[in-house]
Amino acid sequence: MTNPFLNLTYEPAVESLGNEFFDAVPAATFLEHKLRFRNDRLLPMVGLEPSQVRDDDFVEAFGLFHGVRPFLALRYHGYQFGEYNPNLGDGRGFLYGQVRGVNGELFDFGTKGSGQTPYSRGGDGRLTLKGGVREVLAAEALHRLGVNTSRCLSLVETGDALWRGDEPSPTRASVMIRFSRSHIRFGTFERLHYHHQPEQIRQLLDHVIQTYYPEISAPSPEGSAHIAFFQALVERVAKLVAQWMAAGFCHGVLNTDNMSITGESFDYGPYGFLPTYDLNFIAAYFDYGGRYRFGNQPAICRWNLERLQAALGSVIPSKAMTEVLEDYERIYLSHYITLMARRLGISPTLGDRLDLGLREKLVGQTLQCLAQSQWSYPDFFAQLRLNFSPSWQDKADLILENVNLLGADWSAWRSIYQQVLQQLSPESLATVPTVLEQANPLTDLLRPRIETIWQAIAEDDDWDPFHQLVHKLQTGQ
Ligand SMILES: Nc1ncnc2c1ncn2[C@@H]1O[C@H](COP(=O)(O)OP(=O)(O)OP(=O)(O)O)[C@@H](O)[C@H]1O
Ligand SMILES: [Mg+2]
Repeated sequence: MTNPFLNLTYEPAVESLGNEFFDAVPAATFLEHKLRFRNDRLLPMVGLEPSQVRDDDFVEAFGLFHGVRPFLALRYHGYQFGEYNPNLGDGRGFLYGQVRGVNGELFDFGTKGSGQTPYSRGGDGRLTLKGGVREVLAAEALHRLGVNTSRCLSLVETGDALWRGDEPSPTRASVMIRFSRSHIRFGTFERLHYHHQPEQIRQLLDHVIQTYYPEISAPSPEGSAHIAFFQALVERVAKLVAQWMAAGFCHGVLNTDNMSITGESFDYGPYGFLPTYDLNFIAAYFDYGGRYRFGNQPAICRWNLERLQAALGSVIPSKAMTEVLEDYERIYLSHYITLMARRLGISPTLGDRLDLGLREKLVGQTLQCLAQSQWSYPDFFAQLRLNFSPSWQDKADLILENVNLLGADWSAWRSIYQQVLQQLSPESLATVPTVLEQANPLTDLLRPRIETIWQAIAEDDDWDPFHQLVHKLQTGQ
């Protein structure tokens, strides 16, 4: 039997850009290859039927790395915690291959933990098993929460022992395959700018527009396509940040090398979901100044876009980009309000029809109550989903009456929520439970939950809780 992964048609999209953009690298050889996770939900996206793909096919392709060549360690730089770092690049991963999805979009298979490259800087090129498990979980949870995110296709435990300062060591190792729109980062452009290579910037930009912004590339003359691209990216990034903020997600390491040129979220290292609504929540233990704290994400992503603006300045008129950036906050805020209203059961189309300002008022009062009371952020929305009743339209006191909400002016919140519900027609009111179900998963991904499933793996090599959690996250149960 042939391996379906090795029979996919891989398109040399990045490879055809030329050697300036990558280094061909070998994959590491591992002691063991135990498939710990396979994401069957992704297979149909590249035309594969899960039942036709054996575990051994995953191991052969994504653990033993048979078949597809060459593997490309991509070159990039980036601003890390505000400082420019020209010593980056894929130091523990490579672009395995690029595949056209059944929807016509191009997808990357990228590795993490596949060995050293010219960019490893003394690092071991490896990924801890816990790091791999955490990235699988984050991506599935975020996807279900409606965040535009990369996902993990597979996780193979490799049998090596790793030493890390932030995990009890020796610790177990893994290699992950990330399924994403692109591994081209803001930092990919920053590197070309740093080396004064405007021709390559233009070349990469045209590639990005053609591949990931096809709606722009077709009719527009070159100059207008370039600024239209920046405008579309600003919009995608603003919307992505709104998605994180509504999901209660703190990425943790928003360096420009962790910003995708497609506006997709990826690289889930020290992330954290909010236990309670707190703008000062910090996810990464090494983020001493709180640069990447939860509430700073909108501003930091704008700062990152400004760094990209600087890198693109030789190709796109800077003034035009400044004008585009002026719209960032407005796009962010309006999308954030829409998504928060959705978490409260008001679909985007309904939201547009409410009295001006009422939706904003509801979202504002919700956040104020959540902040003051420090009620669980994920549980609050889960309770709304579990308890919603059309009778809330008639009597504010009934709203979450069985939930012991304390510590804030919840009666003001109930009254505004009732006012919103009163503006809905019977048909619109009937849509609320479905919207709540789609927007509010019942299982959180707070740290204690991750630690519990990791404990089962670390102490008993018991993977059942992990797989059960993945299933719950994927289905929103
Ligand atoms: N164990 C390691 N060995 C070698 N290089 C590493 C290691 N860990 C991180 N790096 C490198 O350090 C830089 C920053 O790492 P960061 O954690 O943001 O990226 P990453 O998680 O390795 O990869 P990705 O951004 O694709 O998720 C990158 O250049 C990365 O390749
Ligand atoms: Mg990274």
